[in-house]
Amino acid sequence: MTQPVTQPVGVENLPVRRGLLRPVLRNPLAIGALAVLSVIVLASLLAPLIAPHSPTSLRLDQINAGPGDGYLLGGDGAGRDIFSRLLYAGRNTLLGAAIALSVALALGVLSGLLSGYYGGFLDGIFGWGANLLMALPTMIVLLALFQALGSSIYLSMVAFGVMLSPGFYRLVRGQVMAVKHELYVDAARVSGLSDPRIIGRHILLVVRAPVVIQASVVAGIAIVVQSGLEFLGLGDPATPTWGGMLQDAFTNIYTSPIAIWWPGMTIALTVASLVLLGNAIRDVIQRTTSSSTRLPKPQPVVALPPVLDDRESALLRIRNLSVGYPSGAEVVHGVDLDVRRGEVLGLVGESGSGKTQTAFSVLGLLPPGGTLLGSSSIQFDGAELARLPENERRVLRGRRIGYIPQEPMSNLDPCFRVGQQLVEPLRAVAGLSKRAAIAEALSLLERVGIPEPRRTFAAYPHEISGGMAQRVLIAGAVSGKPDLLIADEPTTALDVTVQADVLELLRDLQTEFGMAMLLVTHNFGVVADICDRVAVMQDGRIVETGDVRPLFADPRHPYTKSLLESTLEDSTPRTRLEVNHA
Ligand SMILES: Nc1ncnc2c1ncn2[C@@H]1O[C@H](COP(=O)(O)OP(=O)(O)OP(=O)(O)O)[C@@H](O)[C@H]1O
Repeated sequence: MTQPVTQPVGVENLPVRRGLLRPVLRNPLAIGALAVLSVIVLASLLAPLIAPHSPTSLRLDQINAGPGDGYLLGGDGAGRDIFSRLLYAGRNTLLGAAIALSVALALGVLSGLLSGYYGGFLDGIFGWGANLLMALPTMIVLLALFQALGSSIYLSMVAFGVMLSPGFYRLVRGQVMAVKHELYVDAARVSGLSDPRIIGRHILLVVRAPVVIQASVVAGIAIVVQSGLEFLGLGDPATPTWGGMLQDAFTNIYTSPIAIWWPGMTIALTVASLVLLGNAIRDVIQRTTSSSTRLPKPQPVVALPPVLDDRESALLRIRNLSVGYPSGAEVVHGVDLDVRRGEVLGLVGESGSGKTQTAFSVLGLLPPGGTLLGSSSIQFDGAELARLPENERRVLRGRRIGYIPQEPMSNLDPCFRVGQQLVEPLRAVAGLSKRAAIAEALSLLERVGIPEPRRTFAAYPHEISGGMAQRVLIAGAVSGKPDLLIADEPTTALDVTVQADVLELLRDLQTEFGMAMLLVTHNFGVVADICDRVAVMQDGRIVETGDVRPLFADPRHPYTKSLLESTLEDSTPRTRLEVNHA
């Protein structure tokens, strides 16, 4: 039963976003790595201020001199101050690594996102490019490019970044493929979010942990490869770099063995710190959540074409709906269905009879390959949905058509707090301010019977029960005050003890908001509970339609009779009937 709300709901101090810095700074390994990296980066950036000597000034008495004898860390083979050169070299080496990393990230992550999310032609092109780059021997290509492009190590680092990008591409593409069919991504689509927003919000969040860890490793590799090239003598001899210093020290290793330690240790420390920091950040972001809460532009209300004659009676008018797949399978055959304003229509039938395919056709969310065949027509408030451009259809979803899925847990993104998942569509679709959206989300949670809205708002999906999760999704579905609510087996995944409560809530909301509802179910008990009319579906066809009471009292079609009997007898197993489209 719904528990009364005992305290007023406020919007203050709700953790809509949580920073990463604080948790990272609690990790001792991260603190150590960050400290070392900060010292190296800062010292390199401030080289002109803190270096005691010019990196190019020579002193003959300091050639291969030991530490402390004039120069802090000694002199190199040309009599230059090793300490000052280390500082100046850091700027050049770190810049080279940053260039390679930025190029690899920009190319790899972007192409991986597009390829994984959209698939098809884009996937083919990007996949081909990645395979080609990976087939090339990196060092040989870099050496050849060095010859062609001249002595600028930065140009080589741009090329190295391109060569590294397939690593990010494959990583990101794989992650996107794994999550793009998650129900919470479908739920985000249904709530009216655009593709860029879904990618930026739900998909990017999933890929960022592996990208961060890979980025730290790649930055280390870039430093090592760059230093290796310079150690081989490639690079501008006039520009101090850690690799160039390594080469100079190696040449004089028998005269001044200690000189090789300074650039060697600096490179090793930098690379190790990068990798350790990446690991620590990855651990933290897997446990935390943060969000970009840039205020989206309110989307325009869809201007629907003139209404039809029967507008008063039918809000949703499906005619001759057929759904097919590339394999040749036709899973829905010529369905006709009307959902009138303010009524609850139950779409009932056995598993596999085509109920979900019908509902998803209305939502425009058929699985990949699913298409409407022939003269299929779906009119919503007079507008032909099948011909509506995707952007207009997206606005329609979430605003005028709400959707409640079957499995509440899978439809909530595990990375985000419950409140954020309600606030986001309210801001994106309804254009509310952050504060107004939070207040509205809390009031919705209260309305759907969540006992402690503020606590649930701040909870992650795994911290709430299935029944609560379904209430949260119901709150999200009605947040746009839709004209039509499509509920696909909304109680199937729930404990029997909460099923009745959820049905009661749906009926209450439906009456309160005056919504029409298309309720997909295989259970005549649910139909009896809250539906006004019912359409019975078998093997992709509607075999019988009517008002609930007369149809229950006098079912005409043998399939309807069988379904009813099995519901009433409950324990008697159903025998599958031959299709009879009478
Ligand atoms: N992606 C797909 N490709 C090909 N056929 C599919 C696809 N998705 C569903 N189908 C087929 O469409 C038919 C109808 O499926 P649908 O999910 O609409 O049934 P349903 O009545 O909603 O059943 P359930 O209650 O089990 O969800 C089934 O035979 C199913 O195998």
